Amino acid sequence: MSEKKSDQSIIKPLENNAVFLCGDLDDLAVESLWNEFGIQSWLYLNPERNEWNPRAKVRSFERKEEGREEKTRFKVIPIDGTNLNEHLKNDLLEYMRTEFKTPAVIQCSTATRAGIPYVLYLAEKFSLSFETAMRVARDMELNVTTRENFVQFLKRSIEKKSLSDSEVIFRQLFEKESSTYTYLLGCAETRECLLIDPVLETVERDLRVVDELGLKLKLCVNTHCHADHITGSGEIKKMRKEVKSVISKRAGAMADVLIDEGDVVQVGTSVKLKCLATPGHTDGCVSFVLGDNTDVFTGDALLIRGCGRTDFQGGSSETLFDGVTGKLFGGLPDTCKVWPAHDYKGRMVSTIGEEKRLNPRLGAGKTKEEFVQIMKDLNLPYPKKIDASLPRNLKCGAEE
Ligand SMILES: N[C@@H](CCC(=O)N[C@@H](CSS)C(=O)NCC(=O)O)C(=O)O
Repeated sequence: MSEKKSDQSIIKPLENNAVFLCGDLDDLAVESLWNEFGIQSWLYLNPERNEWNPRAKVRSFERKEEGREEKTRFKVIPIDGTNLNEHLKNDLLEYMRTEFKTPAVIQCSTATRAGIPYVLYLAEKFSLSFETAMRVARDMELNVTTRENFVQFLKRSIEKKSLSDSEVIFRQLFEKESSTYTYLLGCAETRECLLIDPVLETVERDLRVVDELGLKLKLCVNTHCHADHITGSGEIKKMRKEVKSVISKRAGAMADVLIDEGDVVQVGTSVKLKCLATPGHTDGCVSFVLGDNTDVFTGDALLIRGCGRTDFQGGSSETLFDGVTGKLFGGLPDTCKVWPAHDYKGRMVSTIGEEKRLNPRLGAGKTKEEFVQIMKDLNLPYPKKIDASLPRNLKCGAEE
């Protein structure tokens, strides 16, 4: 292989030599990066056949150094001014999520385009808004911040899709006797949809909304085995044979699909709900996180300025505290919208940040001990329909 020499190799070390944004590198520079820093992944942003592509050079070093256990993972994702689109965004994000391991090199011709995957990576890793990501990139003096078309691409890519965006069709529906929210989530592309926590009394209304929006109902998902109302799942399954019911396997209830922590409930291409076990109101309570952590459906675990009671159905205040503060407050961004299963005061939606700050039971730095005492002192009357609801809900709403 002939030697490559550039007038000047641009190498911008970041994060204490964990990431290097590079331009064309002469052979010496490739060798010294590879040797000195043990590069694990190397992302190249010019076409594979570009004369400066260092893949062959790196492989030749690897052949010489037999003791080295892992090969450098090499990936080519060409970026040029003409392919700044959704495809590219998905390819880059997929790569940064699954293959990008530091120490890493991101290389183009002048270390300018190399800033694109790096800023995407930072934004995702630290849940940065576009504005914050750009401020960080400017502080790091990344060349990418000076190119308007690249900045606009980053803006489009980093701004999170939420339920108000068009990929996911979303309706919040209300049942007034039990003050229950049912959520309709549909995929705009395939028209498939699901219902979260449908209520028996409002089945016909909900199915009418599904039909009016030209959607096809696939799943009825329950966040837990409810004690205050009968789920609509059984009735809907009678009326729409293709519908399947879903509940946590820890709920001890019947359903077509039993799920657990980490499972993803999906309809169509855009509705993907990740299951987080948030027990404490009941053993089998789960929350569902939509796609990119923009929205969470918390069932009775976290309510707006409140939470589910813990005084029956295997409830535990300690467990509820751990799940909500750990997984929801601790694991989701402040901007994540909170959609509860009930509200008794006419409120419809909150955010993780709001609840962390303002929830009088679990937020504002309340300790577990304080929370346990608050829950002990609630003295709520049992739900009026508990005797009728529990046995039916254990059978997914089916009649005796
Ligand atoms: N009055 C209602 C029941 C109200 C109630 O107990 N709600 C539950 C969720 S449904 S089991 C709850 O956890 N409430 C917490 C709270 O702080 O209110 C009825 O009779 O149905």
